[in-house]
Amino acid sequence: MTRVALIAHDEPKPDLVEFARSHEEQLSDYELVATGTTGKRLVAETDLEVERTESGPYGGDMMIGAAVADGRLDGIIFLRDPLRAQPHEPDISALLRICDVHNIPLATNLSSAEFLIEGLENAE
Ligand SMILES: O=C(CO)COP(=O)(O)O
Repeated sequence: MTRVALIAHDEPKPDLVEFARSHEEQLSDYELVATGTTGKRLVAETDLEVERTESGPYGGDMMIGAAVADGRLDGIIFLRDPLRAQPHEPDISALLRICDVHNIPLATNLSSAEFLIEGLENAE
């Protein structure tokens, strides 16, 4: 089963919810995991089933990173806020790095998220 992580910082959270809604049928075929607050919003605002980690600043990014290292994720959509510093920047960098180490597709904006989701569909 394809496993996808969905993460967004506060500012782009509405964009991620909107993205999830517009791809709801495809995403409902996948096992989804999200960081705490992102997952809460997705569960409240879509019909998707989403497993939740801790919130990002409380270790959620590291939990997603551990899943990457364990080979448990096929792709990550992570809408970062490029205009605001985050208190847990080291955790975010670690997540991006571990995706590169394990060659896991990672989309950090909506345009690349569209490519990623299309790629996952074609890979099935
Ligand atoms: O901070 C995050 C990613 O770095 C996201 O965490 P939340 O989904 O808990 O807001």
